[in-house]
Amino acid sequence: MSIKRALVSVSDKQGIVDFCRELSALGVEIISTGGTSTLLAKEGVPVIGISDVTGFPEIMDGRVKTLHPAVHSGLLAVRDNEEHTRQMTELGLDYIDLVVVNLYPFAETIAKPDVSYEEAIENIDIGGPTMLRSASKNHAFVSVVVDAADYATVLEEVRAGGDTTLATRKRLAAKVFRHTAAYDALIADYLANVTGEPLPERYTVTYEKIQDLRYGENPHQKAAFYRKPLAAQDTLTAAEQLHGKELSYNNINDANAALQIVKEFEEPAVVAVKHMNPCGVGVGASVYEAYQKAYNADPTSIFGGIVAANRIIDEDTANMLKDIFLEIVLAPGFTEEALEILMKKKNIRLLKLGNLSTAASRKTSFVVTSIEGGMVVQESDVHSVNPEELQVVTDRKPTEEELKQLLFSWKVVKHVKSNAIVLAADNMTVGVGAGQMNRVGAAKIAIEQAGEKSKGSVLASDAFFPMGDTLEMAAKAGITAVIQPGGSIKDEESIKVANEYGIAMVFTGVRHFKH
Ligand SMILES: NC(=O)c1ncn([C@@H]2O[C@H](COP(=O)(O)O)[C@@H](O)[C@H]2O)c1NC=O
Repeated sequence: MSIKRALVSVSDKQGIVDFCRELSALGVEIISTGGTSTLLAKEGVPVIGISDVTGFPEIMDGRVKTLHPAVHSGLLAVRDNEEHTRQMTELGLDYIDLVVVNLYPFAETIAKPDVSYEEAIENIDIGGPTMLRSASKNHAFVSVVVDAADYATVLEEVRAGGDTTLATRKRLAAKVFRHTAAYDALIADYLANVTGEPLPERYTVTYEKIQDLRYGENPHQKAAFYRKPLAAQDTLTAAEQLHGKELSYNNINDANAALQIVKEFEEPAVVAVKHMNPCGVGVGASVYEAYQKAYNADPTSIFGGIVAANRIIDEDTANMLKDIFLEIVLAPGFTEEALEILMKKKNIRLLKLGNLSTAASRKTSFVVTSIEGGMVVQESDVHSVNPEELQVVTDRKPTEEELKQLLFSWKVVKHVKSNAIVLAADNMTVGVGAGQMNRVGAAKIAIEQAGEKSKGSVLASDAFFPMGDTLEMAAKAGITAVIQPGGSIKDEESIKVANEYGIAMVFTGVRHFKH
């Protein structure tokens, strides 16, 4: 078999002229639709208009042009089926051996900030996917190209043997069904948002590959990094890598965790993360001061960590960063001097990530966690506490400074794995107890880590205290103020202990479990 006739109908016309010119030179007849055929004709590529094949005009602003039996019989006929062949001859129809189609740019259209509903709907391609499906189903005989990246392979094979190989046709057909499924998933998602059904009876999601990863969490696990088609520009998926080795699976998770925390802050902030938990968070008048605090929070754990900043990294900060081994520095940018300093370090990865939105401006999105055999979906935890809604439950109110530290520690504890306790003083974390099976255990770790610094610090707990023992321990460590959701049947027990020791305690009414 050889490719004799191709149907070409593309929205993205990049590379199409050269591809068709080559096909034509190889003796392939080209049929095409409106804009595509105008372009080909203008560039001197011999082309037959689709209307000449269908005997029907392109109508309704292009809504109906290739949706015709003359097209779909040519694509779907089983070449070695006598009955199909007889019907083709009887009806005077011709085979189409190659389909080159890419679709109306639905994703690009809905990404436009001022897009109207009508414009979005008009950009749902019907004729294109229909041809892609017909051709892909009949891949035993028909070649189908949906991605310009495959033009070269097709040309090479046609040049060599008059047709693509069956293996190539199968691969191209499979690619088409991924493409049309992703296209439909995006439409389904758009319409689910329009109709207010964010958690519909079928959850159809689509992701596109950013890169293969060397391995997953461990070297024996295969892995890759994917992004949502319209992911926000301040997510890790949009990060530009300026320097260093390729990101690893664990790097991506850790950098994402660091990014979520640093986005909590309006003021200059730096976050150091290890194994998806913050080991040091600092806020200061400058990125330099913030980094000093994040570093001093836990100079041991930061080694080999991931650092995220919400301000451009300057020379002074770079000079400090260079002194220890860090896997990643992630920031909205780096000064030239800072880059020069850090790029001397072979093993550090530098990631740049535009302007970061802050928690206050962040919208809810949905996050998926897979379980064996399924997944759970929930709204992202974008809740920020309003200081005016804090409920003071103790005899003593927090001082202004205590309140500042309480709000700081609350922003951090939200991102620490449960059970989580964070101790803070002077705009930095001094102790982090993460991922413990009981709350008092988490507090013990945080207090132990803080050592002397726990005296005069404040404590944040991601969920309520089931009894008074954690507060008892906090009081003995010299902690002066506590922030927690409240809501335990034994709240009174904790309040009593707090009052006994003169601790100021506030309730947020909201908890921040994180698993
Ligand atoms: N309606 C049809 O019969 C139809 N046939 C092909 N298309 C699409 O029209 C586009 C190309 O249009 P043109 O060649 O006019 O620039 C392609 O994205 C193709 O997928 C169609 N348009 C949408 O459904």
